[in-house]
Amino acid sequence: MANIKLTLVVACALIDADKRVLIAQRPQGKSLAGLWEFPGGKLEPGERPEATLIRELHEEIGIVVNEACLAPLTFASHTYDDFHLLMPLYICRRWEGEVAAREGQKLAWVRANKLRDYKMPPADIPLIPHLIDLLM
Ligand SMILES: Nc1nc2c([nH]c(=O)n2[C@@H]2O[C@H](COP(=O)(O)OP(=O)(O)OP(=O)(O)O)[C@@H](O)[C@H]2O)c(=O)[nH]1
Repeated sequence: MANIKLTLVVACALIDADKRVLIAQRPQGKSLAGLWEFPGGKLEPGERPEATLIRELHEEIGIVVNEACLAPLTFASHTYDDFHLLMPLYICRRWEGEVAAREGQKLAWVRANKLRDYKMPPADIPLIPHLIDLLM
């Protein structure tokens, strides 16, 4: 069997007081451009997943998250053409600062039962029912 590269990416569903979830649109020029995804990203060497998420949430949307406010919800496991993505999904309901697009991406606050109206990467589709169960 061919070797497949395993890529670990951490992602977070931020949830606001109205139980809406934050998604961000991948900018042009990146892989999967135009698709809506949960904020997050790849681990840097030696980095813990929670630290990655705290760093990415600050870089991408300018908020400060306390590690105690990150709770695991589920994970995605999906084979793309050139790698296999393993992506833990955390939820977070508390943060400091205002959510703002720091990298020119579009942001949307969406009810869980409307997430299917936004085109998401294939890895994300099985995550949606978990958010619906949690939030609807
Ligand atoms: N942050 C995030 N990444 C996701 C999601 N779903 C999903 O398939 N991914 C994939 O996980 C990887 C995340 O990488 P990244 O955001 O740190 O990296 P990047 O776009 O700079 O790198 P890339 O252009 O090489 O993919 C991408 O391949 C992205 O397509 C998601 O909901 N959130």
